[in-house]
Amino acid sequence: MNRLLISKYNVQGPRYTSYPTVPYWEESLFSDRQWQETVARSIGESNEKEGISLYIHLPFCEQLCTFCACHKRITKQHRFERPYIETVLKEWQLYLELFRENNQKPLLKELHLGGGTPTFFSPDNLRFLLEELFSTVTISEHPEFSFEGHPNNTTYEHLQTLFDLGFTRVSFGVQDYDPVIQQAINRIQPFEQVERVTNQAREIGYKSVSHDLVFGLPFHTWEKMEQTIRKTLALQPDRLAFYSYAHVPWIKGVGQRGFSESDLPKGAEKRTLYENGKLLLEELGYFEIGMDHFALKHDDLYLSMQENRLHRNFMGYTSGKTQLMIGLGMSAISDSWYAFAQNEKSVEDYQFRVEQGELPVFRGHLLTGEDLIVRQQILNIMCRLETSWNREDARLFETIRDQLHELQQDGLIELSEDGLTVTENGRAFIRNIAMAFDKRMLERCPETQLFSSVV
Ligand SMILES: C=Cc1c2[nH]c(c1C)Cc1[nH]c(c(CCC(=O)O)c1C)Cc1[nH]c(c(C)c1CCC(=O)O)Cc1[nH]c(c(C)c1C=C)C2
Ligand SMILES: C[C@H]1O[C@@H](n2cnc3c(N)ncnc32)[C@H](O)[C@@H]1O
Ligand code: MET
Ligand code: SF4
Repeated sequence: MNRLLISKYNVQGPRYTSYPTVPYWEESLFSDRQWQETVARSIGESNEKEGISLYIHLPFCEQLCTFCACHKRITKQHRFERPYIETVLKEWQLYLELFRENNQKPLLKELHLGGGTPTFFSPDNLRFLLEELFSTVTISEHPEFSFEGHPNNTTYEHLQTLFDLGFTRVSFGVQDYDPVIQQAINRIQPFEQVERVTNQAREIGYKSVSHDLVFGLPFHTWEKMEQTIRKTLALQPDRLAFYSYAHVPWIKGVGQRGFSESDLPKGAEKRTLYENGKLLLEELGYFEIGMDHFALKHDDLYLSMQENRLHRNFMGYTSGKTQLMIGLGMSAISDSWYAFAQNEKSVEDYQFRVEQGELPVFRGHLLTGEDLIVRQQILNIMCRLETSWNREDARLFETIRDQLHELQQDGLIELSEDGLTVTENGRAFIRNIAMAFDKRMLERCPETQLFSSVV
């Protein structure tokens, strides 16, 4: 790839798991009451028709991986499990009231357990949480239940318990197999562990096993990356996440440390890891899905891309869209389509608020009419690699015509009167293409670092 293009487009940029992105939420225009109103509205409009998605954040990890940008709490104390689960169930009761007020029972379509490390919790405690939850909902005819497992502490019993409760998809954090990298990110994780959990999940009957890989970690070279990809391919995961390492040490609580900036591959060097990696994956039968993801042909993520059903939310890509996504637990983000809300980011603040009988939301954003239009454009770009707008909305995008022309001249998109298609070369710059539509960022350029670098 052209080095000039790489340096031109290697600016900081959001990953667009939401629009507006979190730093552009207008908190002053947001209140808990409005949040509940938009949830009630979405319940009425969509629960019976398409069901809802639930995300449950299980934040504990026994050890800090020093590359990790997730919201987590490091502890070896397993006595925190039960009180945390009880708080999550209390929080759920607060949302259940909104369903009851609207004479509805939640129809559960998607459920994802994320973290942190869901498999930090014992199988018994996970079963308790889920059985309590399931006693309050109707489970959809075609549910999609998934969870994130840490290969080092996912047991056969975890896999069997969750499978019996309806989980059919699991993703394991692999990151990288190289011992020097594992040392630098404080995450020693032998191949044999990943092999064990992958085979056990298959044996039990999981229909999709996914591995998370990250490129651009400290000391990463193509040699190391290739080894990791080849080991991964030996296990044939149905899906793969292939994330660009996001270096965001300024985010509080992230704890990225243990290596220095100069240990990180950057610019063209980092891009090569992605490009070579992509070639190797494609050679061996994987298809790139939107941004960051690859899947084998039989996997539902591939099928939903083919059938234009792909959707993107805070968890990344999903194969089904629900209008309402409720996030439970510390730092979880919810999306009522008309608004976003995020929960308190520390376990203590989260628990305190719920104990007070309040939704533990600490910030959020109500989408304006313009936000909703831009959001749809960005979703189209991220999920379908093309978008178009109607005559009425065209006004909104007149001001970005010059930027779109430039993207076209650089060979990243094909532009028409009322839309665009991302080219093969453009795929690697999809965040830059989405940024052209980001009205809020265009109006107020970030003065400090808010996002990770695009490359
Ligand atoms: C699995 C854990 C999570 C991933 N994303 C989120 C969680 C809980 C949600 C999230 N993470 C960040 C934010 C920004 C706002 C904030 O609370 O500070 C949110 C909503 C921080 C963050 N995480 C990543 C980055 C790059 C940032 C900063 C914002 C940005 O640059 O966009 C990296 C990252 N987090 C997750 C993945 C898969 C990932 C990188 C590929 C998962
Ligand atoms: C949930 C998944 O998110 C990925 N993940 C966590 N932190 C980062 C980061 N800083 N950059 C890129 N990917 C990250 C890991 O691959 C993890 O398994
Ligand atoms: N904590 C698990 C792991 O690292 C799941 C992915 S990271 C949120 O393997
Ligand atoms: S990568 Fe997973 S296990 Fe490691 S700190 Fe992050 S959430 Fe915890």
